[in-house]
Amino acid sequence: MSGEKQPLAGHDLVFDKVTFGYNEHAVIQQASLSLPSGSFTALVGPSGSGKSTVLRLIARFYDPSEGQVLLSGENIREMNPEALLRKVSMVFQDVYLFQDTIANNIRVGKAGATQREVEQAARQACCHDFIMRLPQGYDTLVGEGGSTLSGGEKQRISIARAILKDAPIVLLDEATASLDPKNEADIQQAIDRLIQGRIVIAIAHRLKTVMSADQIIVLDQGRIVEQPA
Ligand SMILES: Nc1ncnc2c1ncn2[C@@H]1O[C@H](COP(=O)(O)OP(=O)(O)OP(=O)(O)O)[C@@H](O)[C@H]1O
Repeated sequence: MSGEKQPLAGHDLVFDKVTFGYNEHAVIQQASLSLPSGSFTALVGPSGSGKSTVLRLIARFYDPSEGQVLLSGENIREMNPEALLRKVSMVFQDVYLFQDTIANNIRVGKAGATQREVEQAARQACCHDFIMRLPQGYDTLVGEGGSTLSGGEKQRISIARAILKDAPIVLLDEATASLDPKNEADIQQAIDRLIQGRIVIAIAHRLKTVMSADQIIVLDQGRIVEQPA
């Protein structure tokens, strides 16, 4: 596998009767799902139903005890772990910012990205305007001891990283924090741009996100209880 950009079309992600537990208790039970290329799937269900675990299985933080996760027909267990990670972007709630400039924090998505590429990703993720208001713009230090960013701004930085990475699969854990309407609209726009042409699976906390999904998967105690067509 090369590190070159993979064509976005042609990937699909399948859970084939996946069972998994962190211990003897099964957290995901016989789950089968199909996420076609270019589709946006919202994952909903009560707390503890296994939503985060589904995302962790896709990123191979863990492997199923039964069944398999297939990417374009290949069991992800058989794939080179680095090749898999290159294909997956994670946009999580608790974004970690390094003690570095904001530009380098976005560059995490693609090592060696030019300033122009960083700025382009930042614009698409609705970050550019707030970055330009920081004391030293893209050179402002963030993270511990640096400028502090709001939860919504941090999540947009995470989206900018993912846009720069340009991976075909996006795992999204939407922020639960209540955001002001401007922040919320900006995040929505950033997500809309990120998801185009990719396989996106989102733990959706906002009704708007659920409504805009191509499919909604309802989990309850590790079982898929509803998967409308
Ligand atoms: N690292 C872990 N070790 C042991 N058990 C875990 C671990 N992570 C999660 N669990 C358990 O697995 C179950 C599913 O957890 P998971 O985080 O996937 O649910 P969730 O639907 O994402 O929940 P929430 O909406 O609260 O984030 C829960 O019972 C949880 O306690």
